[in-house]
Amino acid sequence: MEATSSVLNGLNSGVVLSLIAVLWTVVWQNLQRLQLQTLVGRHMNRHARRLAALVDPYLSVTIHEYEGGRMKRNEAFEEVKAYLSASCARDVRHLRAEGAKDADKLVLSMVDGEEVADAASDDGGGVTVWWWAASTPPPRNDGGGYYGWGGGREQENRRYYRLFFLDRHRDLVINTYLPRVRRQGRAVMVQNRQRKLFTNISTHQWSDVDGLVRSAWSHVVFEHPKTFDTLAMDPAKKKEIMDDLTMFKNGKEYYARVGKAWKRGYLLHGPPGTGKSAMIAAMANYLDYDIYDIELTSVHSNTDLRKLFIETTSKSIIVIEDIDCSLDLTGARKKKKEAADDDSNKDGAGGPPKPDMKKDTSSKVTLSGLLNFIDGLWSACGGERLIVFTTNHVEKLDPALIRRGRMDKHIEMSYCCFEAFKFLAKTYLEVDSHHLFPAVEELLSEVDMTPADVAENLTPKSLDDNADTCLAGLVKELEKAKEDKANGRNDQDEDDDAQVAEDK
Ligand SMILES: Nc1ncnc2c1ncn2[C@@H]1O[C@H](COP(=O)(O)OP(=O)(O)OP(=O)(O)O)[C@@H](O)[C@H]1O
Ligand SMILES: [Mg+2]
Repeated sequence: MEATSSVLNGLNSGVVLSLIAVLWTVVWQNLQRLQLQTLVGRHMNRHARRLAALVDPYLSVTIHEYEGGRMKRNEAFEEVKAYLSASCARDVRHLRAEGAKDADKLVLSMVDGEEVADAASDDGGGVTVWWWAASTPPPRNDGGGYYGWGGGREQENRRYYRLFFLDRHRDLVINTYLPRVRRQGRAVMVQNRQRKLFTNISTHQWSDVDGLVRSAWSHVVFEHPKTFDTLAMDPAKKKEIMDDLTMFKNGKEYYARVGKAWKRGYLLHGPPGTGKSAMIAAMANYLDYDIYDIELTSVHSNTDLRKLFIETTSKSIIVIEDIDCSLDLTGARKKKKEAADDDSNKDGAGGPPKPDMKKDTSSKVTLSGLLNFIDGLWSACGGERLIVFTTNHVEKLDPALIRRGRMDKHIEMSYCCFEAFKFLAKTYLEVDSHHLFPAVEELLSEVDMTPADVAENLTPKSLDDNADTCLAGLVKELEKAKEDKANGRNDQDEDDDAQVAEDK
């Protein structure tokens, strides 16, 4: 008898608790719908949730801004931030703002301590979840290892979002809601995305591991107007490059299938002013990628270089301009073997720093460090990256650096041909034909002039300038170059004759 009554009592208390839970959830969700966003309202929300958790426990998912310590930005964090921007603008009282693609707009997110509710089910009703923004202070001893890699950000708090939901909505939240948040967040990011041009700067800060100086990325909004439509070059070559880029951009499955990291190397070589930098800008605009422009002489070690690489995001072009001037990479491998006994390379990643490095002798990046950067194990992190080197002297580079697989596509940017001239005339002067064209064609076949020089001659300098004056100016300039070339050859011949006479 006693046993029966205690079972009944147990049942009763179970029913009562369930009733309280249901009632509480209904009240709580209605409070949310009313969006009591006053201070009192928000405190009440928190207490109410704590009470409700007694009978129907809340679960949480935390999404940190960085994963792997400070090494890599967590894309999920950015996606959540983007996804929540609309609800934040509507419901949150204290916001942070960042610039957006549209110059008049701002992307809004919550400051720490703010909270926003969201409907987890597709139909918008029934299931509510709550996002809370917070951050933790950095660990006190944060000098070494990967944590030391943040370029000043070590001192900043580490941000995270925490999602709260009821235990019984676990499946819905984890399998349906969170994937939807990421998907929609990515779509918002594409809309708001401002393309960026990054460069590495040296930061001075204490690290108990290896000294004071480190490299970090710093960026501006990338707004270069150059596109393939305004880049003068052989049309067939241009199409080939554009097709190659399209294949790369859409090649995720292909690269996975053949087991290659999703990256591609381009080597742009040619004399100054032939459009190598312009080509990089056109590539970035065509692919809608960010640019990371690495100044190698400001990178202090191979480890630093690897760190910079890891901090790049996917959908980006990593550029090293004038690679032959950045470091002495000419035949460094050969010399490295000769200097194998030299224990000065503490980095352990390859050859010794070259004594004749230009610009900044504090850089300890070696050829082997650079080779690892391009196709070592770390280079596969993240995927969808183009690596572009430019040089005026391709013959000076170590063959290992530019072999296929590292620099997959070699593009020679050459002096202006007649086709390129016609393209520039159309772009700059809006003319398809002119009686001076044949003269220009003949002269261009005799003398070398860069597209940069041709473009400069075709640029009107005053209101009186027009196609006639600009083209006449170009012809004059080409004739002068032809004359100089002839004089130069004569001078050279005279020098040679003098040398021969001297030798005798
Ligand atoms: N093929 C081209 N089509 C259109 N404009 C060009 C072309 N080549 C050069 N220019 C123009 O000439 C200027 C210089 O070009 P750019 O800086 O790209 O040359 P570069 O090859 O990078 O030279 P360097 O080797 O000195 O870095 C730019 O303003 C660019 O727009
Ligand atoms: Mg350049």
